Amino acid sequence: MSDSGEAFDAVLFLSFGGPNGPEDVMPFLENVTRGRGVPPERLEAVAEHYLHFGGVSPINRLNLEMIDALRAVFTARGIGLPVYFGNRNWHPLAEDTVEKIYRDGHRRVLVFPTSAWAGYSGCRQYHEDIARALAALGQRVPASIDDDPILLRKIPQYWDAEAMIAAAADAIGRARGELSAADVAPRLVFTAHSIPLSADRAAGPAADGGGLYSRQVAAAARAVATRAGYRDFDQVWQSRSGPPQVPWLEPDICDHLESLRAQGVRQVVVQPVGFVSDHLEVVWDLDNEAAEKARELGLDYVRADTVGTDPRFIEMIADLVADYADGGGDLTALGCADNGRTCRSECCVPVSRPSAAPGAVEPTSAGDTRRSPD
Ligand SMILES: CC1=C(CCC(=O)O)c2cc3nc(cc4[nH]c(cc5[nH]c(cc1n2)c(C)c5CCC(=O)O)c(CCC(=O)O)c4C)C(CCC(=O)O)=C3C
Ligand SMILES: [Fe+2]
Repeated sequence: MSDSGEAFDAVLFLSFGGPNGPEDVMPFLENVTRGRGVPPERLEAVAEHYLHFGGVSPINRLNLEMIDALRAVFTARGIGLPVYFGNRNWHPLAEDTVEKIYRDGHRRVLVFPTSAWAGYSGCRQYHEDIARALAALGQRVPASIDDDPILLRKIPQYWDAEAMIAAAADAIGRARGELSAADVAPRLVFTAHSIPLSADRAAGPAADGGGLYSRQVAAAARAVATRAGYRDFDQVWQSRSGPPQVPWLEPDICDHLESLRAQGVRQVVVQPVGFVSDHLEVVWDLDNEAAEKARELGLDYVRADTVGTDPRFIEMIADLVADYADGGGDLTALGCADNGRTCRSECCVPVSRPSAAPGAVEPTSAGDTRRSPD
């Protein structure tokens, strides 16, 4: 690619965002689900989950902690790049952060996404966030952006990074020690965010047959289990939403706990391999719902830590940044193009919206009418 080879001068830590108080909950959920066919009952239920925690998602605090830790690692390693924080769905919004980055004079920005995975939600939508932020920038600083352009390059999917596998495996070891009778072999169960089957079929390059999200999750679970010394394990799904008639990846963790109990299993260790930190899905869907289900069933249940609590995860982010910071690397190998353009028009397409016809101009979210929260 022609503009490879020039060093980057800033890092954008790009995440999902979450509410910081009860009054943020509904506008946040509207931002998340605009145009995505999530039924109002589901939204109300999810709002209740947030309100259970005072309307505050753990995600922002966790991201800020990770950013602090990352800055410390940069300092220790002599990496001089400033780290900025932006989100898809809540403040600080990516649009505002990219404007700040631009006004601060940075023109080559490496983007670290907090999702490790392929698929629309985990990969392509982050490209859309970048494209939307750039479109906003064009409106906000119209005089200069064409003459003095900015480049944002997303770091590719990192689900198979050695440090993530090792951190998740160690978390399983710690969790096992918390079981009430640690001498019995517990059942090891991995979870990741369910997505509609149609979205999974569209995940990854169409030429590779799709299914890349579920294949990555399965491979990550296998690698972690092997590393933790388990030959037998299950990998299931959690946090499905959408209308009931739409099929999503299954089984769900709660249904799975029932079948395990029916098989005579007494002890379960659940590791949320699909989540980099203790998002609301982890602290609600696993620590509340699944834990309660396990109690009802009389299962001894422990949820293992997410990798975000392990310092090796921060080192891994720094390693990724170091790998790409000099501007080297083939963009095709990265699987993505710059500035929010995706590598191929048929990669990880959003299935709940009409997909682009072959050869059509890439859709971006520039015309997206998300409510900008006040
Ligand atoms: C694959 C995947 C990841 C992992 C990749 C990544 O990390 O990006 C992820 C992460 C997250 N999802 C999150 C929150 C929500 N996801 C929702 C809805 C949905 N997620 C989906 C998929 C994923 N989601 C899908 C297919 C939907 C249906 C609607 C749609 O097609 O868009 C809804 C709407 C209500 C509901 O339907 O549950 C909410 C509130 C939060 C923040 C949590 C916090 O506050 O701590 C995080 C990190
Ligand atoms: Fe989600």
